[in-house]
Amino acid sequence: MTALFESLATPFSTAQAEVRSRVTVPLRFPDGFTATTEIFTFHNLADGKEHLLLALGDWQTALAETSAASEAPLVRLHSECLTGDVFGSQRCDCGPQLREAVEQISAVGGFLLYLRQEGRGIGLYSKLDAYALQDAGLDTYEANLALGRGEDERDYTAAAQMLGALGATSVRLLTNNPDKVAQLTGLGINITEQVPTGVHLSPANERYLAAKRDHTGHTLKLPLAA
Ligand SMILES: Nc1nc2c(ncn2[C@@H]2O[C@H](COP(=O)(O)OP(=O)(O)OP(=O)(O)O)[C@@H](O)[C@H]2O)c(=O)[nH]1
Ligand SMILES: [Zn+2]
Repeated sequence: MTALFESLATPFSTAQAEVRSRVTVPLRFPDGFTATTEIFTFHNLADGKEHLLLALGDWQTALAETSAASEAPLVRLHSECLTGDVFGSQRCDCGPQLREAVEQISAVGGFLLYLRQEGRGIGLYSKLDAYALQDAGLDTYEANLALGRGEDERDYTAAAQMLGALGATSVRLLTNNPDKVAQLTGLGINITEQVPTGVHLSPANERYLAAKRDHTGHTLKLPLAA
């Protein structure tokens, strides 16, 4: 394993993290979709959190193609959302985005980074407090501010470190969020293409998605007027 990652290492501006372990895990989603992943863990991540990297599909070939300046691996930075990812909450679009990302990345080879950034970095209890404020009329960003927190506290340094540890310094990024593109680029990751995620609209998440489009410039095509 060590030799593989030494050979993949490329010059990189962010402090190096090291692969700590890797293990194969078969996945099965509630709709029956299955995939196999290798889950990587790391030493020396900048924020000390237990972030995971799920390698999917033929990621080794996707990485090798990068060095030949062909199509880069498809990568998704998925921010933890217990309510959406585990319980199927429809207040957000996280559950369907996770399912979609695993399928898309499995098809072409790449990585899903499962980042422990619950509630855009404010944590689970605070996110639920923010939901209560949203039920009283605030939008998702105003609610964070009313709690004395930032609108979006996510920092992607650890994500850049994880990609760097696998030698994935040129990627296609699956996201609608311009801040992920800007931060990763600033951290030394070359984003060759921004690939939009699907729009997973439900009556319960319509206002939330519209706020992402209108306030932070998420590239979302929605029926709701701006
Ligand atoms: N504070 C807060 N966090 C939320 C809320 N709804 C979802 N989240 C969190 O937001 C994160 C997901 O971010 P999103 O804004 O949905 O999407 P994104 O990651 O910015 O953009 P994409 O890459 O396009 O999906 C997860 O950590 C969720 O837990 C909310 O109302 N308040
Ligand atoms: Zn969510």
